[in-house]
Amino acid sequence: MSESEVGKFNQQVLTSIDGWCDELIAGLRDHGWWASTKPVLPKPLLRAMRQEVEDLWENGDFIQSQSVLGGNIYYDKKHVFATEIKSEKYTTSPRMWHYTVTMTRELVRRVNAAFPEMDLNGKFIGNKLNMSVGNGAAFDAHLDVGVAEKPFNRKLSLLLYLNDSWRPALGGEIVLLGEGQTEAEAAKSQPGALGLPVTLPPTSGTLVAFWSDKILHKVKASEVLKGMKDYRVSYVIWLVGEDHEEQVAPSSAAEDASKAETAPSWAF
Ligand SMILES: O=C(O)CCC(=O)C(=O)O
Ligand SMILES: [Fe+2]
Repeated sequence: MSESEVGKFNQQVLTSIDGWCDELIAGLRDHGWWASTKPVLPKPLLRAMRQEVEDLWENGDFIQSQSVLGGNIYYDKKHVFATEIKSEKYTTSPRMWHYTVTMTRELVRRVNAAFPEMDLNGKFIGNKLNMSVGNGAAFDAHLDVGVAEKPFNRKLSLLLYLNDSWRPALGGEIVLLGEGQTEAEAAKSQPGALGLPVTLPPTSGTLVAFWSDKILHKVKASEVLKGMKDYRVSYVIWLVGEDHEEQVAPSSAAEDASKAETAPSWAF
């Protein structure tokens, strides 16, 4: 990307944020979550970002994604692969990088202004790019905090979907279930008061935001019918609290996973 392309890209991201950020903040305040009802970025930009993700895939940048049971048993998340957007990937995915940096900088500023008690960190974040390759790939219900490889100080999860070809036959909807550690607990938490449960299709440009430590969520099984363009792509940025360095205590078992997910200093 040339310097002027970068400038234009960042300006488009900032203009977009300006269009929906007040709604996002109101959603977080009232319910603890928000989802856009239309794409949060212009279509050509989303298509270019999708292409970058497919290029990363073809480069072999993704690795098998894992889940954790009860804090210490790791198991493969079947048919789900993940990678992190960091500086080494800049040549292949400059737009993913600039989206990450611009989005983080702007949202940390705006969310901190609206919720000073969140005390979001402007220097560190976490991110993960998920690629599901069909065959019923799913994410079990979870919070984005609470076990070794998921730092306790993740505060806000920002999920962006890049699926141009999505249609109902592909599945893979995200379901925000309620508050609690388990589905049973979430069901008891009077989710109705939060407008939950809600099922959201992963269409391109949909942004889903929620408090990382409060909202239990899962992803329904997804399929691939026509090759790579049907692969399900979600990109999550986690904004974290100021106390990042003290709280991330990588235990030996989780060390690699924590490296894969936490706080690159590259963002700024
Ligand atoms: O892909 C999604 O819709 C959700 C992904 C997710 O929950 C995660 O990566 O923690
Ligand atoms: Fe999650």
